[in-house]
Amino acid sequence: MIYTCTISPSIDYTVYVPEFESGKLNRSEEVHYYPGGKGINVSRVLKRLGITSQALGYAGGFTGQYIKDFLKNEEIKTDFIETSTITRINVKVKSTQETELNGPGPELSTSQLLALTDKVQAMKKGDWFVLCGSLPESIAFEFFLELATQCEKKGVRFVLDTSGPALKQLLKASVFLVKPNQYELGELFGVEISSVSDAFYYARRLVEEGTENVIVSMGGDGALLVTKDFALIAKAPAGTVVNTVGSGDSLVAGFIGCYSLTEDSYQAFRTGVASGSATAFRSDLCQVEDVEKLLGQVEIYPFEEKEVT
Ligand SMILES: Nc1ncnc2c1ncn2[C@@H]1O[C@H](COP(=O)(O)OP(=O)(O)O)[C@@H](O)[C@H]1O
Ligand SMILES: O=P(O)(O)OC[C@H]1O[C@](O)(COP(=O)(O)O)[C@@H](O)[C@@H]1O
Repeated sequence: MIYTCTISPSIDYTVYVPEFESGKLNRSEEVHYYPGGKGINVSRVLKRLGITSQALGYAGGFTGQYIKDFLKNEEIKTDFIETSTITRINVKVKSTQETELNGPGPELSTSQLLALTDKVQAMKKGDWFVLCGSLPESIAFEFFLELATQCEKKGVRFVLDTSGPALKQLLKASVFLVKPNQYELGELFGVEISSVSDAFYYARRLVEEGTENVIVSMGGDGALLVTKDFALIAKAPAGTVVNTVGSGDSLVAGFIGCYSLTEDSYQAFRTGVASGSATAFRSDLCQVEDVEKLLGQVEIYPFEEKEVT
């Protein structure tokens, strides 16, 4: 079973405004209330690709209930731990530019944290634990490190897609896949990543430190996969961008979904990039037919170290 885990879910209040002006009254003709948060998006895309998962994490209040009902409607299994505070609402303004306003994650008690530990302890060899999204700084990173250690002991694959200080600490664990975007990778090393060669250099450092698969996503420029044996670069297919929120999560879902069926990194990478782009070309997350259409358009080739970018 693939278990996704979203510590800080959200409702993504997505507003389309033709010409957004800050400091002014803007009226929108189109709004959506998508369930969001990185693990939840991974579970939604996996479902669309025909792969079962269970969404874990924390949810509370009317917004938490909305997310649970939405996922139930999409026939996605959930097992959220209840919080006493309401789950955040993140605002996504789609205009000539994309502007995001993400709220803080929940404050969690020791018993709420232990409830998650119990769920990880019940996982079995061959399962996946996909920890995604921001991790509140009020929770010591050792807690998450311990979850990762439990995964390693049990033979559960640990996938990580987070940012900030927790990312650095959690990479000390045994990680099957990490997917920073180029900014997150730069933040990790205190540098600016301005070329594919830079991305390769720092991704390879993560591999040398023990991470099995590092995917650096680069928006419309595609993505880079680095493992100890090879490095691949994928160009993203061209299309009309509608909403890139969830593209990174779709890449993760496509990769792990395909890998869980085939154990083939090359195909998994192709499916991941196609899924990411298919999401960028839609208001909500990608559908399987979008992904299938784009698969053949993802150009993948080996990354040469001497490559000039
Ligand atoms: N403008 C775009 N055009 C085509 N594909 C895109 C675009 N933006 C994102 N994607 C696809 O989604 C993937 C993840 O996007 P990215 O923005 O890097 O992730 P994140 O949302 O985590 O920042 C990219 O590798 C690419 O395949
Ligand atoms: O937990 P964070 O870092 O605040 O991110 C949460 C946001 O990221 C998303 O999961 C989208 O992530 P990506 O665009 O990176 O795929 C939104 O649904 C959500 O609002």
